[in-house]
Amino acid sequence: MDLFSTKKTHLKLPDAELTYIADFLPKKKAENLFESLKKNTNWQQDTISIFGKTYNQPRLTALFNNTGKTYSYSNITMYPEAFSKELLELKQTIEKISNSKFNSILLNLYRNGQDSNGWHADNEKELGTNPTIASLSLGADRVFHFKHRQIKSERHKITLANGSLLIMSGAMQHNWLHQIPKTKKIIKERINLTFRQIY
Ligand SMILES: O=C(O)CCC(=O)C(=O)O
Ligand SMILES: [Fe+2]
Repeated sequence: MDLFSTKKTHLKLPDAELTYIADFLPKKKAENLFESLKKNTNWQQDTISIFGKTYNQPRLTALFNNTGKTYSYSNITMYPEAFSKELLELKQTIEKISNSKFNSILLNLYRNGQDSNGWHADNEKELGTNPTIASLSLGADRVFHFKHRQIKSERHKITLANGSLLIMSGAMQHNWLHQIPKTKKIIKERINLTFRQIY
C-alpha cells in the first residue's frame, strides 16, 4: 500500500467536497501506466453537434466497465471494454481511498494543448444524486477550472499533476461546473481517468 500516497488536501468550498492527493501515484508508476493505457486502449473519436454542424470532440475517449453497458451523454454513446487486471487493481485502491464503489472508468486522452473539455457537470441521471467521482491524472499538467453555478465569486483553478488524484463529491456536480481549457503552451499528452458508479 505504501506505493500509494494518501496525503489528502481538502478544499473548503460551499456546496461541494473536493479532495486532492498530489502524489497519489509515484511519478515512474504514473508514466508506465500512461504508456500502457496509451498503447492498449481502443481510443474513440466522437463527434459533437453544435447548431446542426458536426465537429470532432477535442480529445479521444474510452470507457471501461464490468457491466458491458454502453454509456451515453450529450448524444455520444460510449462502447465499453473490460477492465484489465491493472485497471481493476487501481480501481480497488481508489475505492478504498475515496470510500466509494465504482463500476466504470471513463478515459480522456488530451493529445496537446488544443484538446480540452468544456464547462460541464457530471450530472447525468445514471450517476445518481451527489456522485463521488475520482479523477486520476497521468502525463502533462493541465489546469482544472471550477465555478459555482450561482455564487459568481466562487471560481477557482488547480493544476492536476502527473500521478495526482482529485476526488469530487458532495453536491459538487449539482452546484458547480468544471472544465479543462485549451492552452497555447506547447505541452505533451495527458490521460485522465474518471472512476464512476453508473446505475
Ligand atoms: O480531464 C479532466 O481532468 C476532467 C475530465 C472530466 O471532467 C470528465 O471526463 O468529465
Ligand atoms: Fe467532468
